[in-house]
Amino acid sequence: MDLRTVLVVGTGLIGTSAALALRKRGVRVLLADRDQGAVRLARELGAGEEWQPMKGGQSAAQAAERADLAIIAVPPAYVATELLELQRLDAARFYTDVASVKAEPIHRAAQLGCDLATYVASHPLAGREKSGPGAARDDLFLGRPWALCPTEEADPEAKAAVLRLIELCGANAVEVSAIDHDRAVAVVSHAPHVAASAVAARLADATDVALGLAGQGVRDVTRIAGSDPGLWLGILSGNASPVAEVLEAVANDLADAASALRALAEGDGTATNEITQLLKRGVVGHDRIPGKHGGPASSYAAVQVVIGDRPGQLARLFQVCDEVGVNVEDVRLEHAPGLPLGIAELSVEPDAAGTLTEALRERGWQVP
Ligand SMILES: NC(=O)c1ccc[n+]([C@@H]2O[C@H](COP(=O)([O-])OP(=O)(O)OC[C@H]3O[C@@H](n4cnc5c(N)ncnc54)[C@H](O)[C@@H]3O)[C@@H](O)[C@H]2O)c1
Ligand SMILES: O=C(O)C(=O)C[C@]1(C(=O)O)C=C[C@@H](O)C=C1
Repeated sequence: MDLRTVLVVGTGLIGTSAALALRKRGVRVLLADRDQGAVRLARELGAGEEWQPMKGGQSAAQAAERADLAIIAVPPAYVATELLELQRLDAARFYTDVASVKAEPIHRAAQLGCDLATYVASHPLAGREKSGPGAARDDLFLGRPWALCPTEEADPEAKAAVLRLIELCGANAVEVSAIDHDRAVAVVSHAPHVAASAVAARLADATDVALGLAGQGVRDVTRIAGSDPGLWLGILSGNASPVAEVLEAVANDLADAASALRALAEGDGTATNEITQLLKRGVVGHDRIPGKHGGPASSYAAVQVVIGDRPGQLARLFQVCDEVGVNVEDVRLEHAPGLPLGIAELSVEPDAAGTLTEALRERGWQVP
């Protein structure tokens, strides 16, 4: 199915990222948001042109403006009302949304009397802790899972349109029922988010000494806690029971770990067993997370390089990787507080780590 024109309603992080990805593939993109500033910024970023809703008595040429697909990229609670309004305007042939919860918006759409034949709900499992068009990236969805949840009423052509959208954004389609989707994301996204917030909340009144000692561990565990609380309240409320169930299990594990540590502090050496078991279960769970492109979990080797805190250092580092033909799978930076240097950690295939380390040392880089 060909997508020539796509309408994006909600030009925030996800809507604008999808729009940028589609523009890159030559698709015409129309942009709408209740916040005109968000539309303007998305347009200036090259995400498309402003949508002019059709009025009654339109000409044939204007009717041709009807988009092939509309992507509703607004907070979950507004998806169904937006769908109803867009369908009333006959704004597109087919519709999807990208909300992080699926059962409730679909249920609400049915209640409101939306046409479920032209609507296939979806959800890209990619995002950031920042909101708004300014945080958008055209490569946000590359290699990421993108769930689609067609109902029984859905027209196969509507599903084909959403599959094409997912393909154009470089993501991997995963078809799943809305109920299964919501249970799954409670485990892999929503409960982890609350857990990250709980850990980050401990830092609110941590001492300056503690914060000065913050390393990469706490940054990794709390990154998503920086997200918009309003958006996340909507996501969690839309998937409340499945998330509560996972959180209760996490809370039990945490309570058991705390009791075991209390017992250990009081001299009960056997308590180490309980802690070891939890840590080992954690390793098993972590190892089950699939790799970058949805394939089996893979562990990369980490090459750490000392870099000066000045412009152009990373570019020079990547140039060496390029020269020796080593693909960098991931990169993360750690700044040493108060020092004019930091550590860049490059994740590479294990058999490339030696080559890269040698090449870097030969060129004068400090590889500890
Ligand atoms: N943030 C993530 O990591 C992420 C990832 C995947 C999916 N999602 C889902 O994508 C959707 C958008 O999230 P986001 O992160 O892009 O948020 P965002 O805050 O960056 O953007 C949301 C945009 O929707 C607009 N909006 C709100 N109500 C509207 C309405 N009724 N009509 C038109 N525009 C409206 C806002 O003005 C804003 O520009 C949400 O449903 C969210 O659950 C988010
Ligand atoms: O990586 C992030 O910052 C995210 O918030 C992404 C994330 C996730 O949990 O993986 C968060 C919510 C979305 O619905 C989809 C993706």
